[in-house]
Amino acid sequence: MPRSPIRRPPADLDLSKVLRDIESLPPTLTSQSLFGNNLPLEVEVGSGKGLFLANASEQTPTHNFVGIEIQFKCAEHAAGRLAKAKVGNAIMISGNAEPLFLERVDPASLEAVHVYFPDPWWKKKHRKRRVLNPTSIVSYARSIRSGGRLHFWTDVLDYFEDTVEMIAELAPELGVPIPEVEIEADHDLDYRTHFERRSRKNRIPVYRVCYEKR
Ligand SMILES: C[S@@+](CC[C@H](N)C(=O)[O-])C[C@H]1O[C@@H](n2cnc3c(N)ncnc32)[C@H](O)[C@@H]1O
Repeated sequence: MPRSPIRRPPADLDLSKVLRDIESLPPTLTSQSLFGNNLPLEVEVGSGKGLFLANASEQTPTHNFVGIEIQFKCAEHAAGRLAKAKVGNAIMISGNAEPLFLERVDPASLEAVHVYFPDPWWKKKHRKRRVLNPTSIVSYARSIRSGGRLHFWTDVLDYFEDTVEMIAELAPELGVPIPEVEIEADHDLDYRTHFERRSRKNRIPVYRVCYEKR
């Protein structure tokens, strides 16, 4: 299915507080180092156009949110959404999530990790490029505090099944997969992410799961 083009935010919109590049990051990513407070920290990997981050940061002002997005154009677009919403508890990082988790996220420091509709990489030889792969699963599980959550949604059944199997094998501390239910949309942007909206509008099934770390 074709992807809609990514629009650049207006040139006069100030993104300086909501868009960070890797070079400008502190050595360890925490609420204190990024937001100057100690609120629980939730991280989304692969934020795309940033709908989840904008909605979640507005709905849960008692938590901080960080989106990590490897494509600069998407990170900039998502940051534009945050700047327009004037939320103070969410930022976008433009960069690759995998080394950031390995090098800059302390064990048991996160309230939640969110992965929504990661690129499928259909061919077997390309599977290692998936955002949820054996290395990242271990490092995301390690980063979540006891009682914290990993959310994973996709419309690719094969990705869903492979990942659930890998988590059971590599990160048993995440416990059993808890299904998440579909919620009826109240308006045109009342979806978890843009890709969830796209799948549901095209009547493509979505597979949703949450884990709570023991
Ligand atoms: C299919 S899109 C889904 C976007 C969004 N989560 C949604 O559901 O609308 C997957 C996104 O993950 C991003 N991505 C892929 N690998 C990444 C990585 N290693 N670190 C951060 N972002 C990544 C891609 O650039 C893309 O924007």
